Amino acid sequence: MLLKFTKMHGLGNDFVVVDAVSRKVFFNKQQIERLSDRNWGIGFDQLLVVEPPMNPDMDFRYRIYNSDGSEVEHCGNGARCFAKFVLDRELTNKRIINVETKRGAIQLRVLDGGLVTVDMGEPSFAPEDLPFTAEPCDGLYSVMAGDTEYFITPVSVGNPHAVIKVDQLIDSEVANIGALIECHERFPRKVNVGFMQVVSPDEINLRVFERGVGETQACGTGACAAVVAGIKQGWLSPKVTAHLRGGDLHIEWQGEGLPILMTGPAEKVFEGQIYL
Ligand SMILES: N[C@@H](CCC[C@H](N)C(=O)O)C(=O)O
Repeated sequence: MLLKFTKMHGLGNDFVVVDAVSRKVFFNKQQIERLSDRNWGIGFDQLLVVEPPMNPDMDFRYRIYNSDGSEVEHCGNGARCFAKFVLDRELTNKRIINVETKRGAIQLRVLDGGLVTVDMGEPSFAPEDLPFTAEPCDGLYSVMAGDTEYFITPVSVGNPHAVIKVDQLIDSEVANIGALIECHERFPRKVNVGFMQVVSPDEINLRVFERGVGETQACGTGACAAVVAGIKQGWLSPKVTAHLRGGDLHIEWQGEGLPILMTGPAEKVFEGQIYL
């Protein structure tokens, strides 16, 4: 079958986006792994599949797959690219778009100038929501990675994150400790690992080792998780600019019971077709 796709990115976190509204399309794990390969396929961090909604009150459903073929609950950069995709393809003309995801309903707002604000929903710090094997506590949780003890804040923003505050961002630490914690036995569904350097109460530098992918240029849910972890621990204020390798995201969280708002860009790179 000949598959039409659009290659997009949000701050260098890259996606293949497929219209499964106009025509049904299904992918198996092997197909996703092959398409995601940067030598043997198209290459992407996540595959986004745009489908009709199951609930008639919603505008679309969209499914998200990591490059290793695993289906995930939520993707911040992907949500912004999804909004640009459905507008560019004229699948909708709405600028406030309600979408079903595995995480639940989310709302996307396309701003003048093309930036997109995503209502990412409420975060949870409860270990069982990631899941993370630990007794609840108010402070930081200790996790051993190799011989070294790390102190993490567990955060679910629909998908699971472990946020580590560091003094410096070191390539080898992001790669090696990221990989160890991603697959740590205390995270039975694995975890995204964020390394956050606090620059000031309203600015962080962040690198994220993503579950099912490895380090990416940017991670939208990772930025949300890092900022809410920093606010909970008293290091950050409610509006923060997160500097990621691929650029900046603006994150706002006014506290318990309220949703996180994430604002950033979405870009189309090219369109193509490939045999599945
Ligand atoms: N890049 C994404 C997150 C994608 C899912 C993640 N790798 C997971 O497995 O939970 C983002 O921008 O949020």
